Amino acid sequence: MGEAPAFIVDDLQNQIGFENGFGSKFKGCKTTTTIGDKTYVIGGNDESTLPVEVRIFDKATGNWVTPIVLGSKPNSCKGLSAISLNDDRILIVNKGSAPDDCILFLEVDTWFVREQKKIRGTEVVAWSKGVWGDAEKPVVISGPSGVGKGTLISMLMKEFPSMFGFSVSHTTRAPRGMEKDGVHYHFTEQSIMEKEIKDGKFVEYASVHGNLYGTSIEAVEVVTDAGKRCILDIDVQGARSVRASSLEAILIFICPPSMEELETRLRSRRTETEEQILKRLQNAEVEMEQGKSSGIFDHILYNDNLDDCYESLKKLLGIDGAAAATQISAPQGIDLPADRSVSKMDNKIIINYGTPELEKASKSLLVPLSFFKNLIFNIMISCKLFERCDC
Ligand SMILES: Nc1nc2c(ncn2[C@@H]2O[C@H](COP(=O)(O)OP(=O)(O)O)[C@@H](O)[C@H]2O)c(=O)[nH]1
Ligand SMILES: Nc1ncnc2c1ncn2[C@@H]1O[C@H](COP(=O)(O)OP(=O)(O)O)[C@@H](O)[C@H]1O
Repeated sequence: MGEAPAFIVDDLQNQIGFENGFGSKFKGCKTTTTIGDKTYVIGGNDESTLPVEVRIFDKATGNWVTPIVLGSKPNSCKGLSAISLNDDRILIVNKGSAPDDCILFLEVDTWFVREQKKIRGTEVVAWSKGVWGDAEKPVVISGPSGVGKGTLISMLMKEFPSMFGFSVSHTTRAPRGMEKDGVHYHFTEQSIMEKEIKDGKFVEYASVHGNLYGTSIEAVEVVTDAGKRCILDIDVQGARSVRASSLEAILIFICPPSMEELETRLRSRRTETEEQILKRLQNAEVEMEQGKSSGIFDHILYNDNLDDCYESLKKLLGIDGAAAATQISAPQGIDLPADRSVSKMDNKIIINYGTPELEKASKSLLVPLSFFKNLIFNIMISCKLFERCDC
């Protein structure tokens, strides 16, 4: 697996140009990566503001497919270099872009993408940025019903689909209209869940608003096995259990601007009966008190304006632009030069780059492949992890 030979690239590019009319869009930069029967053609236009596009050639059917593309698409590029990692995602180096924008991932067959393919019934791929810095700790989001936890988590998952994985809890409450079993929750029955709690299947569990909720060991493992950072949407009791556990999590409590606004949001969601709304509002008072004063939480965020709150959340997690830039310029960091490409040799990922001083001579950063396996989407540019070599 890896980059397709040059003649296949040319052939595919000709086909794209002639058969699909994408040729002009792919003028600036293009790269192909073959995984199994599928060849992923990724390309863009250098000076334009058009986003980088993805097309898939399926050898099994002989057809071109235009996938649904999730995540933030990178904009124009001066050149792309790509390599398959673990056969489920493609590591892409975007030449000429800023250091905090140059390392990208295109998920093609990860758990998240496979789920999305099932839900949407079509080919799906997902973009995600490589993160510079220490971003491994699981994230616990708590707060009263209707405050916007789910909304904020969805935004995070949409912008960084490959970086975060949602811990799908078990619950005995009935599914809401749009909720899917196995995606939003594992919907189960009281007797079954009680037995599974006894069997030690859960990391934590609690009775909330009259139903049982719990995080299974498996739910967390699915996320960490995929090399992602786990997000848990759990109540204050669950947060307390996590705080007491060995799980080194960041715990964030989300507050509404007022109880009136909380009620408005809860009602406008139209997912609960009047009785359930009243119970949730009553419980919200207690949750707010515990959330603000218990010392369980590392951070409290006010969700007044949604975009502002989301930006604050990203800042806390070290994934806003400013925080990423700060980490890149940290003393131990290595600045990736502008002209770079990526290739794979044995168990190393090689990021090649030209240096102005040596004109055409190139240098490389050698990155152990295991580094990407263990820390996918959490690229720590650190002298300890990178060997420099003159090749
Ligand atoms: N302790 C614990 N709480 C959970 C879990 N999953 C969800 N919850 C919490 O249960 C509460 C009710 O969740 P839900 O029924 O989805 O309603 P919502 O809060 O209105 O979105 C929320 O406070 C969730 O954070 C879990 O696995 N463990
Ligand atoms: N900052 C905000 N301003 C206005 N409405 C919001 C805001 N955040 C979320 N909402 C809305 O409030 C409702 C409840 O949000 P939701 O994410 O379901 O809450 P939770 O998961 O905490 O129960 C949803 O209809 C959502 O669109």
